[in-house]
Amino acid sequence: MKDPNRLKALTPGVVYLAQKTFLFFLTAIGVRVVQQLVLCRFLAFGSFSLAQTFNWTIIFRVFYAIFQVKLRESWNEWDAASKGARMLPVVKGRRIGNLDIMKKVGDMLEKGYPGDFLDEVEADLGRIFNTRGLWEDLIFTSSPDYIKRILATEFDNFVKGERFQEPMYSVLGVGVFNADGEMWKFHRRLTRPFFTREKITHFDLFDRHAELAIQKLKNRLFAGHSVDFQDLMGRFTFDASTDFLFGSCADTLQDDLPYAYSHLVNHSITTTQTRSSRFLEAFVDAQFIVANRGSFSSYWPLLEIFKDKTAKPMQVVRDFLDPIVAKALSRNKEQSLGNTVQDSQNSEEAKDIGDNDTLLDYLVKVTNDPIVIRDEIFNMMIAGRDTTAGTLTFIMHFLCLYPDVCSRLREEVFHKVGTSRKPTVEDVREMKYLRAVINETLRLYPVVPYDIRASIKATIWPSDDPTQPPVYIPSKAPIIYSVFMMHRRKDLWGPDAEEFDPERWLDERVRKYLTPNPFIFLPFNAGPRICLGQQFAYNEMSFMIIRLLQTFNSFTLDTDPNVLPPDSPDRRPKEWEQCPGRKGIDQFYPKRTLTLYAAGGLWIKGSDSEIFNPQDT
Ligand code: HEM
Repeated sequence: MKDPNRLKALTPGVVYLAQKTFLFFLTAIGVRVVQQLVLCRFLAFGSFSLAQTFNWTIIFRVFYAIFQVKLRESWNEWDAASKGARMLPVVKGRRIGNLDIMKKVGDMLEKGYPGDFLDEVEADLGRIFNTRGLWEDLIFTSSPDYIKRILATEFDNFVKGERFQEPMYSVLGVGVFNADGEMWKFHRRLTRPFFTREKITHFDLFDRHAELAIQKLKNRLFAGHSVDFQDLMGRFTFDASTDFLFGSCADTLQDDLPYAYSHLVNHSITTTQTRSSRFLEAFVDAQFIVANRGSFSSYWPLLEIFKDKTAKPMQVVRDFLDPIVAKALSRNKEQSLGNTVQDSQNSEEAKDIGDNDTLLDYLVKVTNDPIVIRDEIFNMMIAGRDTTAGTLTFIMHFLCLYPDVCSRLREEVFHKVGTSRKPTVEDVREMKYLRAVINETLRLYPVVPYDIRASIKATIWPSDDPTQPPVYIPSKAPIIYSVFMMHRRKDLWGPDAEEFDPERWLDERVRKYLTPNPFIFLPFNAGPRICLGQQFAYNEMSFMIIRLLQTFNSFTLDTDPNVLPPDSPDRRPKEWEQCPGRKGIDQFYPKRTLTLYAAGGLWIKGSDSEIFNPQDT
């Protein structure tokens, strides 16, 4: 097992440069041998200086790189032609190596609205194209037919691949999100039993944390302050998922909630950091750093020559998680009374899962490798927190923007559950409008807006345009697929695709668009790697929304830009107000780390009239 700490002293940039220097050195030896033995001795050239060897090595490496690119291109063209397929259209940039295209995509990912620029390319080149930044393949698609192939019908030919795994390694390690092949199967087998119906319907667990979250929200709003709803939901989902997965809650809801910037300035308030809030900050920072690395193709290590940017936040993460793992391991050791704990990836089938076992209890029975355990639980924390907190935030945004939807949803809550009773799994199952609101939010703002896979072998796919020959997908080619863009396509969802309309999940549009082509809606992915926490997430989000609507009449966004500092990069660009579609309508700034979130938070304000009093009905 590889230990992420193994090269702790070396930064990614130093490792990268060392590898390149080694290759250069090997080439230089080859060049010198040719110069001295072949050219000097047998062909009677004069002797060569070391400077000449150096220069010829550079020339050789440049030509070798060009040769490799050209050879691969020619091979792919020949292979495509022999299969009756055509090469994918390539985006034509203005700079060498499509550097301008790389920059545009990087800018969009960093500060643009999701899909900006790519939708222009799509209009020009079709639903699948190659961006070929720095002569490397990078394919892009928003077509449900191709996404279905990647995730389901040709699953065995697509892996996460190096382009995803390398930049992610220092954070995700060997956990489920970053694993392929046998290691992925190992994680999946291990985790799946914790998402059975019995395990995910423990609504008491949601209740404990939801009650505290709503109490905090009420107190702040009553005191006349705005609340960052995204931050609150991040704490709720974090505490609930750590409780569910490890049996011990991170207690982030116990800490003080943040205040809006304007309030902090006017009242000179400083907030103190607790251990859990430090952990949460590091947890978010680490994800932000690795997501950024992805924008620089395979050259990202060059930006981290002097330091591994993830080292500091990951140290905080380790300091937090290692004692939890160590405690669980020693508890298991005591319980097994001297029985040797097997350290085999295949032994988990043999271990029984106790009724009250958490994932952590089970993991320590199966392996005593603290790194595998830490990676697994950290991956599950990422999976369990930001996805659900982000979606709850976007739902709240829509409830504020569309009071009619909010009232109708509240009617359903009162009708099915009542004004104060705790909801049950059966209630949630019967609440069709609630499910429609959640799905409509996941359609417009899927929290994993882009995802990536890489082909193993070359393959050919039918063309989107039936008059054209099939398209050729080269081997080892990374493919980004965007469900965000697919979910908004008018040809797939109808002319009103950009509108927020939960009714579309209940009227004839379901039969018209979704039933014949279920792959047009993929917020949780599909195929063997489909999200394991899907039902858990629906239950958790439904529980929270019901409890909120039992407590509040309605919700109001605080759109005052001064909730954030004037120079904050998280302020939503003012010029977006003039843009067509959702970009102009919506009131938050969608950005993404590993998942989509509202940059700067989603601030809501309240008044006494918004707090619901059951006697009113
Ligand atoms: C609204 C909530 C959620 C959404 C939209 C969502 C979406 C997704 C997506 C798109 C993937 C595929 C990622 C990939 O393969 O690249 C995924 C994977 C996964 N999700 Fe979720 N997720 C949500 C909540 C959760 C929760 C609450 C948990 C667990 C507590 C969870 C556990 C997982 C796991 C373990 C995987 C990895 C599956 C694998 O690679 O085999 N998810 N999720």
